[in-house]
Amino acid sequence: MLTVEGLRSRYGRIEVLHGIDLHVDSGEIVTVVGANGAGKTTLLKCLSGTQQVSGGSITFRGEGLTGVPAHRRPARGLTQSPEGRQIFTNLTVEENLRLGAYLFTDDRVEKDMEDAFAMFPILREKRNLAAGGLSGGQQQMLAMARALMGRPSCLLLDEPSMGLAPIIVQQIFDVVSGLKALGVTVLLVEQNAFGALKIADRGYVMETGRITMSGAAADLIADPRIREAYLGI
Ligand SMILES: Nc1ncnc2c1ncn2[C@@H]1O[C@H](COP(=O)(O)OP(=O)(O)OP(=O)(O)O)[C@@H](O)[C@H]1O
Repeated sequence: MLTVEGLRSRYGRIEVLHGIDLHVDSGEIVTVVGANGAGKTTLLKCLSGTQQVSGGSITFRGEGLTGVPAHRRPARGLTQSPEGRQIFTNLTVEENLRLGAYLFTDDRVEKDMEDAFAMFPILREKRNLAAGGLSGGQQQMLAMARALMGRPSCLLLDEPSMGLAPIIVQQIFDVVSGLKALGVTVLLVEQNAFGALKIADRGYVMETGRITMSGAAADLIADPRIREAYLGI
């Protein structure tokens, strides 16, 4: 579904992605794990089109994405739920969700909203409240639900567990895991390597702008190098 080959990106003269190769097949949950500053967010921004690519290629559902502006990528089925959530704090929960569905005017929008509320019941309770009043975990749920309102075939998730209490992190990862049953393919970047690998089919390890390891998530969790460097075991 998504193929990245030799991807390079830079900030000014400093290259931070040095030739990334990865792929995500339809129906998979794939995670890219790595320390703070490894380049995970930059990778996702290249995929969503908000960061310039300086080399290599991105192919999504058989079509090259280079040259497709960021605002046209969701209509192709590729949607990012950004790091730091970036919800509209002055709008209500429901208004945020409706913005996620800006591409659609059909009746399915109401059903999608019901699905979002079923996935995150707390959002139904707070639907008429300003999103800025939600807790961090609730805001993360809203960001994910809003992205899903765009009916992505592939969802790009940037650090959904960041800064959240363990019990909320578990809830978020459970929802991500459940997206598979809904037919949504997921590329999840995370510093929380253990949590991400536990729900992923495959994983990639990123270090200073390069992929240094990849494989089945279960194999990566069992690998002594990963256990020591990322899982603290
Ligand atoms: N806007 C920017 N201008 C210059 N350098 C940047 C910018 N954003 C990121 N960088 C640098 O690019 C490198 C990769 O950063 P990136 O945010 O992609 O890493 P990350 O793995 O997502 O880390 P984090 O977990 O903190 O989001 C880092 O060295 C970072 O300092």
